[in-house]
Amino acid sequence: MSNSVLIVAAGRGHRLGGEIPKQFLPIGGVSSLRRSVEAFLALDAIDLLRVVIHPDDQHLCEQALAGLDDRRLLAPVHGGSTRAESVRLGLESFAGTNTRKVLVHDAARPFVPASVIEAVLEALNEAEGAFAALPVVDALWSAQGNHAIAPVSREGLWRAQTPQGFHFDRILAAHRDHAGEAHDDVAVARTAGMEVTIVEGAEANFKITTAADLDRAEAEVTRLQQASPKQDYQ
Ligand SMILES: Nc1ccn([C@@H]2O[C@H](COP(=O)(O)OP(=O)(O)OP(=O)(O)O)[C@@H](O)[C@H]2O)c(=O)n1
Ligand SMILES: C[C@](O)(CO)[C@H](O)COP(=O)(O)O
Repeated sequence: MSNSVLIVAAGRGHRLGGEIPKQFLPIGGVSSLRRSVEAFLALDAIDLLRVVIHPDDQHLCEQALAGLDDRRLLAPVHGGSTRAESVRLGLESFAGTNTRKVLVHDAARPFVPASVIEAVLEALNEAEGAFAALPVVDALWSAQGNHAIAPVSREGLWRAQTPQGFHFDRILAAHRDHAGEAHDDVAVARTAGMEVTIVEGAEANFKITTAADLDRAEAEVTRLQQASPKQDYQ
């Protein structure tokens, strides 16, 4: 039975803007998509990996993944106009394989640590779903415009990341039943009544959403190069 990975990369990156979708932009010379794919393929526990792309991005995807010679890397499939639709189409592409656990990861999270991926996989031995998240630590306020109104409890609040992992048959059925957009795949799973466990995410596993995140990503590459100068981050 396989552990399969879907890297969703069909978004348009409207909040960042620009001609080229953010997952294909170079960060220290290597795209976020390629960094995400390589992070999963570095693990022996991963059996299959598929990227979900926009139909217009076939060439960008080929460029981003050029030279990656790994039999576990399958041909990309096309996504949809919402993230939920892209995930569902990716999941459909694994029907007929012997996938038992599936991990869904944003191409826009290029620095996912191996320990986080392994923790999600491990949690799926006990739970139908598991995902990486970090607890909210800052004080929270509700506001109207920039006028503070009232404090809000941070108790029990988590910041969701990916990977989000699930027992394959259950999450495929949940996505087929789910109408419209979803907060994330945990929301789809919870709507279907699945039990979902939280495992500890990582600050480095941030999502590139805005221009400030791209700057942060460049800084992260510099930090990684300094921590491990022999590695080729280009
Ligand atoms: N229709 C979509 C929308 C999003 N994604 C993917 O889902 C991940 C997280 O989504 P987000 O950060 O919201 O990406 P975008 O939708 O591209 O960004 P924006 O909302 O700014 O347009 C990204 O890797 C993105 O490519 C996808 O595969 N298909
Ligand atoms: C799936 C996700 O990355 C979890 O944090 C997130 O939901 C992506 O979309 P968002 O629109 O940036 O919240």
